[in-house]
Amino acid sequence: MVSKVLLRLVSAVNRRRMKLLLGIALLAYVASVWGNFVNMRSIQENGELKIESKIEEIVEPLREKIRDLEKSFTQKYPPVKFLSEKDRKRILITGGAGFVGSHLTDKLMMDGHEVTVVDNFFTGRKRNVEHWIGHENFELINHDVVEPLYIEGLAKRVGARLLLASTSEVYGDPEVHPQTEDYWGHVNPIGPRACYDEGKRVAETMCYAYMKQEGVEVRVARIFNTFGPRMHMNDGRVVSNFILQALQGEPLTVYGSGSQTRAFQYVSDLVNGLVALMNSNVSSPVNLGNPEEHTILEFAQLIKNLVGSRSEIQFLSEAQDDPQKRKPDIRKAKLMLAWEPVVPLEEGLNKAIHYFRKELEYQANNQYIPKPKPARIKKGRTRHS
Ligand SMILES: O=c1ccn([C@@H]2O[C@H](COP(=O)(O)OP(=O)(O)O[C@H]3OC[C@@H](O)[C@H](O)[C@H]3O)[C@@H](O)[C@H]2O)c(=O)[nH]1
Repeated sequence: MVSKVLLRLVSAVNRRRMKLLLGIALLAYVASVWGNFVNMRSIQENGELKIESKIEEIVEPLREKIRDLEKSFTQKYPPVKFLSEKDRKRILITGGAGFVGSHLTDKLMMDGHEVTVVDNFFTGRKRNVEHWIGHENFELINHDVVEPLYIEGLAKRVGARLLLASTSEVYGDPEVHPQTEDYWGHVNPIGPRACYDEGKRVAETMCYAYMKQEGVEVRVARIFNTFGPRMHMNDGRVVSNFILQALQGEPLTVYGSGSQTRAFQYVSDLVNGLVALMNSNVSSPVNLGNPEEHTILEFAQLIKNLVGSRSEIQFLSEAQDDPQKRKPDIRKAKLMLAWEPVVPLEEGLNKAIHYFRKELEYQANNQYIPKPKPARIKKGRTRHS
């Protein structure tokens, strides 16, 4: 009897304990399930965040590409004339991304022609023609013409006219002043300028031989000193050197006494002359230049004043075989092409100065500040007219 009571008491206590234990176990289970749930959520959320940022990494450049594409679709090109099929020409410009070439490209595009620019980008820059990229009349080919170019550019096959951009350098250090087209020149064939000068002279020779032999029509422009926006900053020419030096407060480097003379034409005048020559019947060489002659020292002072610079003028040693006088006789161009330069020197210089100022800002923002080329003795540098 006593044992039965005791047993009941024990089992009652055990049942309560069991219930308690069961309760605790249940709580522990719920807690652990909850913990796992919370843990998994945070892992999941973390994972989702990582995936989202990965997606973002991939998608952002794509979005940027889409924005660029949208921009290019809506890009405004400079105004282009409409030309009928019969008036529209297909024109190939070698060096069309360079200084003179890109201005010629602009003119021909705006006149409504189809222009293919071929450039090896040694001195030319895509920026000079980027405003045409995507235009239906424009094509840009990165190519060096020392390799054959297998497109229809071949003048003989398609009956195209060929223009040679020759230079006043064919007259060398001239003994005739001003220089007329029938003057044969005074070039030192083994001097530091010979590669450029003789190279252009032989280019003329080959053009006329080609004309005689193959019947290809040629036009030869003897281009005198030319300046304007898009000139190469670092090619060591006097205009780019003086403007950069004046803008950067560095001495303007005059080679020799500065009494040597040059006559400078603004690039838009030259381009109009080139187009007039191409449209003319004149197959013999034609001078294209501005006959307003100045000494280099006068020129240094003028640029210094226009920039408003406090730079000094520094005299350095004379360059070997430097032509002492140069000024074009442009009677032939006036008479046969009805062409003459119209842009006044100061107006052109102000435009060039504005361009160089902007370029310096652009370069500074891109962490590259060009220096004018240090004074150099002319040592057969490779240059383009
Ligand atoms: O920093 C300079 C640079 C040049 N000069 C002088 O300025 C004059 C002009 O020199 P540039 O180098 O600008 O031009 P150049 O007249 O020698 O050749 C030019 O001629 C016709 C074109 O075909 C050539 O491409 C062009 O460079 C030279 O007398 C030269 O000695 C300076 O006094 N200081």
